Amino acid sequence: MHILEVTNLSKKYNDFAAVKHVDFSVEEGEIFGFLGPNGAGKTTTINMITGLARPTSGFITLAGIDCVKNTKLAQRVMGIVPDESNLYDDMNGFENLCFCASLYGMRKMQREEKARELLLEFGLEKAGNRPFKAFSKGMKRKLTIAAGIIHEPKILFMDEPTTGIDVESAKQIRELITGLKRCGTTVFLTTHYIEDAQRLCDRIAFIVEGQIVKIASVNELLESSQAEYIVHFTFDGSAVAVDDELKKCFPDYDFEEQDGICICRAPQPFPILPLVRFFEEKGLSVYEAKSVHPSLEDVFVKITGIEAKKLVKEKEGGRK
Ligand SMILES: Nc1ncnc2c1ncn2[C@@H]1O[C@H](COP(=O)(O)OP(=O)(O)OP(=O)(O)O)[C@@H](O)[C@H]1O
Repeated sequence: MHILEVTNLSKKYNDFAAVKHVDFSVEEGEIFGFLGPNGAGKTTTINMITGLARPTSGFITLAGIDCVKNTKLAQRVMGIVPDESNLYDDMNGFENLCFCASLYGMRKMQREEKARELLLEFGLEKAGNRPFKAFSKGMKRKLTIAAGIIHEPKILFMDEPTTGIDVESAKQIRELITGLKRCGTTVFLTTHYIEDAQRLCDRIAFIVEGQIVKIASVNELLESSQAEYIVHFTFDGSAVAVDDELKKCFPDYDFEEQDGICICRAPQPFPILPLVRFFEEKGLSVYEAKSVHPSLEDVFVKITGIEAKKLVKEKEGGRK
């Protein structure tokens, strides 16, 4: 059953179309990923669904509620974890959670009990008395997630939940997200980490320049990539291997150069020796020719035409 339906959604900032006629739906209980490079329109889309930005046109229905006409009502069934935390620096962890719960009309006893429960569940019980500003980035992100689910929403929207934090905190947050799914919460997350999308999501929408270019389950995406054969050629020393001559000699293959590695793709298994000979005749000494299993990253590159490393960007912060 669909919990969220987005139809023909667009957003313009003056003449600039940030989101263009986007259609998708999210199934109840799934983790749905929105994957795209910088400026693709991920945050703008999430902001329109959560009522933080008004669509220029289109429809959004969440749990049967029209999000544009009944924003306040829709906000009661959703939780929001923005990329920049919206919690208060001078309140401690416990106070921040209780304050968020009060915004949803939860009674004092109920909100205090839930706040204590979440601090424990998120491993923040010792930090509960410290002001938010004294939290590490990872702890801040965890408390922001706890605040987003304190009212037990049907669906949780998370904008870049693992960006800018250390590896261990990112791992804990991935575990928290899968835990939410186990408890029946639907999760909608934006990310530019292909590995996170692969590990966490049931389905993924790829968004590029405001348009969705593909929506499929992770399994479908990976299956489609199995019909491709990839070999990475590494050379002794730096070398420019991909040129017009190479493409002319091997017209049935696709070539790409990445960090000095020549990547060759073909729809069938192919012999490596003719390529090695070709490179050596050009004076390039092949150090290694490695057959590579296609990954979600390869699928992304193929569908979008965007180099996967373009997704990883200045927002990185602590994560390496
Ligand atoms: N308030 C605004 N006014 C004008 N342009 C905007 C505004 N907000 C976003 N944009 C533009 O809309 C486009 C989409 O931005 P958005 O923040 O939705 O992208 P994103 O996919 O979330 O990118 P990132 O991963 O960098 O957060 C960008 O070109 C951005 O510059």
